[in-house]
Amino acid sequence: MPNTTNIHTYPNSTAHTVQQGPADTELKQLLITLFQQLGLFAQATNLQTDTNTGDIDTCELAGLLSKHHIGFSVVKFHKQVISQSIHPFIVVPEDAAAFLVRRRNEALETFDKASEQWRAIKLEAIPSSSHLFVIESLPTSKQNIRGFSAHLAKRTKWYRPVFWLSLLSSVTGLAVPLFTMAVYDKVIGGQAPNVLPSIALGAALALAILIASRLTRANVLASTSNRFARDLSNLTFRRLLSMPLMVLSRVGLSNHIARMRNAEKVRTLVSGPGGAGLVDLPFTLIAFITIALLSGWLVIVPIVMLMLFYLVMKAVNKFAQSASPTISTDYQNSINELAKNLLQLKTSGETDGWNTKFARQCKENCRQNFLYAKRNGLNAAIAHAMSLLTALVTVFTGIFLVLNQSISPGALIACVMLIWRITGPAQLAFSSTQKITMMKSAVQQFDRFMQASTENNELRLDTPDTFNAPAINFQHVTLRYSADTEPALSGVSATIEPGENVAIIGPNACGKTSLLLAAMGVVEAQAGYVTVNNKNLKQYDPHAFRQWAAFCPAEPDLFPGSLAENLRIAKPDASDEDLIQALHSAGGASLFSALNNDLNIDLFNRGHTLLSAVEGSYISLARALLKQSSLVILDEPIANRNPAAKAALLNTFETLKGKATVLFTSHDQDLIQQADKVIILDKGAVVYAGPIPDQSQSTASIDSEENTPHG
Ligand SMILES: Nc1ncnc2c1ncn2[C@@H]1O[C@H](COP(=O)(O)OP(=O)(O)OP(=O)(O)O)[C@@H](O)[C@H]1O
Repeated sequence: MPNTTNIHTYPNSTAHTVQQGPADTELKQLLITLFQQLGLFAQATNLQTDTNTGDIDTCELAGLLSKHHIGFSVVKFHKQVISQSIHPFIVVPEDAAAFLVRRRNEALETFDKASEQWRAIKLEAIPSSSHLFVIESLPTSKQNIRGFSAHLAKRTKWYRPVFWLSLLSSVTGLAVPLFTMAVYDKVIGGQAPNVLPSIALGAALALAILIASRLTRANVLASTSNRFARDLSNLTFRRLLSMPLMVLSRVGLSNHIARMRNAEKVRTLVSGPGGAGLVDLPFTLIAFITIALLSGWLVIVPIVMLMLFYLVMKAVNKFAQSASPTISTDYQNSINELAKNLLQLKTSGETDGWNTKFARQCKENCRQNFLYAKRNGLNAAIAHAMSLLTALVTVFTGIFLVLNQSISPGALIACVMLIWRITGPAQLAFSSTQKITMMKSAVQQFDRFMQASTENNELRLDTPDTFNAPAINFQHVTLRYSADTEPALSGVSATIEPGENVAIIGPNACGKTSLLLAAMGVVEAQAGYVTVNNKNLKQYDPHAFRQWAAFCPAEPDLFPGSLAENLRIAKPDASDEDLIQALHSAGGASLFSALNNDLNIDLFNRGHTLLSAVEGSYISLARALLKQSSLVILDEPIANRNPAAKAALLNTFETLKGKATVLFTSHDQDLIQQADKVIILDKGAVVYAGPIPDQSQSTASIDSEENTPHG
């Protein structure tokens, strides 16, 4: 039974639910053919030679298209979609193998695998229950600078029902005014009470339709805005993950969270009363036409009043917006700091400063919010007053027409009631101007963000040889985290042979971690380069490279979830035995027994990890070792270990000798001594690279590390 999986497509593509069929080799071959047909020969060869990508299913197909920066949509079979397709597309039937189709003017062709030729196919041969992977843009296509609107355009299929439902509710909304007019003019004025039941029945029917159409429209709007917001969040999240680490850390986490929230703000605009008001605004034309039909030139009064309404509200909105709260980012940062530095705060005993700072921000936050709410209240009051004024002016003008017998009293009453159908949406729409302004800036931010460079590009497609231990070469690597700081690495050159075990040592802040990060390709050198197996690191597909290389950071990084889930991040298909073995290899045997030998134990309670930093580091290291990679990069793997754990780790290092290229930083003499080679750094430069000189020299370097102040 195939399971149903949500595919979130990227870039510039819609999310759709598609049956996730079993993985198959044919789908991979189909994708290779598609790449060839699209002229993406490098991508096709890359996929063909990529031994990491075996059989793929439809979800992985979507992932691979995204990875290669191919814009696409997954849609249900639709004749119009097929007739408009520019590029070949993949058809995924519910219960048959997928196939490739292309359009040649009015005719369709499918790619025959046996003859490797295109042959004609009828539209009817494509099962109507199929899903289509429609290619929308190629990686070399000009970057879309209006990503937001392009994405919104994909939701057009929802506009039609919203239009018809709004039209229906606007037309049926005329029922009550017209009913009142009929009662006045026909029943009271015409002395014909017998028509009352049929008028009432008609009005009741119209009201029922009005309510049903409004409810349905609210659901459609809420669902569309939710889907749209979800797509934008997914796009933002993927984009964030594909951005270079240095850009990410420079911008700061709270900014990224704000960005994600921003992208989701679209939901608030479309759904809710403000959104409904905006949608209803064009349909007020129906009310205007009805007023014109009932009362002739009286319609000019609401038109003029509405223009006045607009001008007044514009001025009032400007006044209200000038009080928009701005402190919230600082306030949010304070809360983040509280979460991050809780222990420091508790133990310092000096909480007064923090209390004062937080109280000040809180007060300022409240003041700004009060001012904002006050001005918003003024905004609402004036909008209400303008609505009343419009109705009053219409009544007074209409009275003259009634006295002149130009219109009936019933018609005047109906016109006044219709005025509310105009001023209501206008009031809602005007009060949404703040949201519209907020949205405008969210759209601009989103578009700018989607243009920011990522680590992926069509030149980074090579996959590493994962079976053999690699050679690594640092060529004059210079790395600066920001323009106004000293370089963390300056002109570092070093060669590491395949299978070598290399210790990187030196005083604090001399650049050891930076060198490891450069070898992982997560920080990019401003000058010089790193090669792995004589190939520039920048040529490798970053995702494939990091999937292969095993990295363990100095600070443990645990994620909410069980022990097994934390370990399987590195290798999702690892068996329980593999996990236990990795824990033992990392020296975490005693930790595992302290956790009742239970892989499913939850490491977090109410959002806080239950483990100490050292315990966490066993798990981090086990995660890296679980990969059984031929490239192992470890940042201080042995810090603060107990003797048994240290012995286990030393043993693991011994077993890796020759099988994997190992790069590690350490302060531990025993670990350094077992290395084949050391690289000694000082102030970001290599002072020695070669076999371990002698005991006294390496001890001296570690001593100097202890004596050097950090930073
Ligand atoms: N993300 C960053 N942003 C800015 N500067 C950084 C960043 N990471 C490191 N640095 C700076 O780069 C220099 C080298 O740091 P690095 O962490 O590579 O040294 P290290 O030898 O590993 O230090 P330690 O032994 O303390 O772990 C330091 O001056 C440090 O302050």
